[in-house]
Amino acid sequence: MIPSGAPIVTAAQMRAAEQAVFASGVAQDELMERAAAAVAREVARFAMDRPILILAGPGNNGGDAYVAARLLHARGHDVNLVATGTPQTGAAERMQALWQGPTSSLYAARPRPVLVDGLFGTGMTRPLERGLAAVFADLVKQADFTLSIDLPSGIDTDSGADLGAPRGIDVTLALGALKPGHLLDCGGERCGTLLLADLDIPIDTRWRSVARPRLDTPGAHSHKYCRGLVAVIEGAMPGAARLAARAAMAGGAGYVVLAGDRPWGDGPDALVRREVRSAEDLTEFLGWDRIDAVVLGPGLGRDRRAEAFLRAAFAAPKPLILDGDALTLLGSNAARWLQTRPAPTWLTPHWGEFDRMFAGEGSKIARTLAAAAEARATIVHKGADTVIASPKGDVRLLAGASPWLSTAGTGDVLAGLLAAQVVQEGKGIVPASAAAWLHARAAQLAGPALIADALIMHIPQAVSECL
Ligand SMILES: NC(=O)C1=CN([C@@H]2O[C@H](COP(=O)(O)OP(=O)(O)OC[C@H]3O[C@@H](n4cnc5c(N)ncnc54)[C@H](O)[C@@H]3O)[C@@H](O)[C@H]2O)[C@@H](O)CC1
Ligand SMILES: Nc1ncnc2c1ncn2[C@@H]1O[C@H](COP(=O)(O)OP(=O)(O)O)[C@@H](O)[C@H]1O
Ligand SMILES: [K+]
Repeated sequence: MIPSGAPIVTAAQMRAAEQAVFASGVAQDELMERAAAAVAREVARFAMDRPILILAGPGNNGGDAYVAARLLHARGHDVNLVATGTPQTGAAERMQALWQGPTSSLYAARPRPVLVDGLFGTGMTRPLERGLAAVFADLVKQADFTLSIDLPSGIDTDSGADLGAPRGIDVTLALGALKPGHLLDCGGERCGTLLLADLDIPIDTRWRSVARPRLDTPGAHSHKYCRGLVAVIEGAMPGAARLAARAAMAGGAGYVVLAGDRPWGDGPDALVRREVRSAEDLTEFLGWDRIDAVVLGPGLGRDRRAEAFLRAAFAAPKPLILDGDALTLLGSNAARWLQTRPAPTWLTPHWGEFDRMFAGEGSKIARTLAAAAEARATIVHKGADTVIASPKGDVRLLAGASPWLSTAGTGDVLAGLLAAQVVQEGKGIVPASAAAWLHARAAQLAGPALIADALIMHIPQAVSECL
């Protein structure tokens, strides 16, 4: 579980926000007391009367741990503390001095039913030392319940990379804001339930976790065209385009046209077919002013005809959702081409497609943001963690979606859902975030061993939860 629509900041941004609070007259010790009070509250709630072991590292994460130990002890809890080194910050040193209870070294530590991880937080700069990682993992394994302060120790704050974090942490209490490491890469699966403590630190950021969208019920006087017309272009593998078209219908588009070789074919009767055999046909079709958005790429193929279709769709002044083969055809020319588009574009690459289109280094967020700015397109960079970035610098992160989504065709469903949101919700990151939420929720409703077709069946339920 992940706090919905919560602000996300990097380690450096969190430090800057903290400095601004200090500059406004709040002492560092006061902020640490606030953080630790939130930790103690959560630990007490889960611990009940069970013995607690608190691990305190050398930095301010350890400082929070010393204060939490003192607060829990004062409330009558049975607390033991393990110090892994000498405090390296003034605040941590002062808080250590105030802790009067039982303290041991790491290697003398005895497992206890409740474990609090205050080893490292946003200051993690390198992998956990092996011995420490092994003892830590063992203490987590033997505890009934583990809570990590701010981040699981051994997760990189900005990328979520694994720096030796154990499995089995039950709750992570993020302090002040979420960090990318809570959602990306290994972070997404190591945090357990993610909670967020408000420390009254002003946070200024354009990055947020994906939130449940607010969708509109059609008005009393709605008609099919005012609810949005989506055109999906068929190619070599018609099943993929059909999945996208059906997802657009289930996602609330008023009218969906499947354009391809055949004016008939499988699919719901409500799906309108249009014969489009050549790029010229496509250009003519896309000249229809009722069309509000176009989906191109699912099952398109990569032959000359597919390329000609891509050129025709590019030139049409219509919002365009590009997926699958269309992205592969764009390849490393993507940014150059996309800059010339006469209307907004959304791209939905998985990591392989993304890598073929965009070079660059850094975290998944940094790369997706740079690509969105360069290509002037909103990018939904899919995977176990999904990073959505707009050219303006907005980011939405989604983690914790069902791993059963890793099956063929679920990406086609996302492309269709996105088109339905584009025709109803408009521009930029808003429809992309809504589509990602609906997709993940439909997967949750579909349960284990889902197939893409089943995912579509659950979209209306997901939509109904957003009205
Ligand atoms: N930013 C905020 O708003 C607040 C932050 N607080 C706490 O402060 C934490 C950040 O504190 P720090 O910046 O001191 O960082 P940490 O406490 O995360 O750790 C930094 C220390 O650990 C060392 N270190 C890093 N990686 C190591 C490794 N693999 N092995 C051994 N040593 C390693 C560093 O050299 C440094 O001495 C936050 O995570 C949070 O818990 C709270 O006290 C108050 C509010
Ligand atoms: N392990 C996973 N956990 C959560 N979601 C996943 C996982 N693997 C894939 N997904 C999601 O499933 C979809 C797969 O899309 P894609 O790879 O394009 O498949 P296809 O092209 O076969 O439709 C994406 O929305 C992606 O985010
Ligand atoms: K921690």
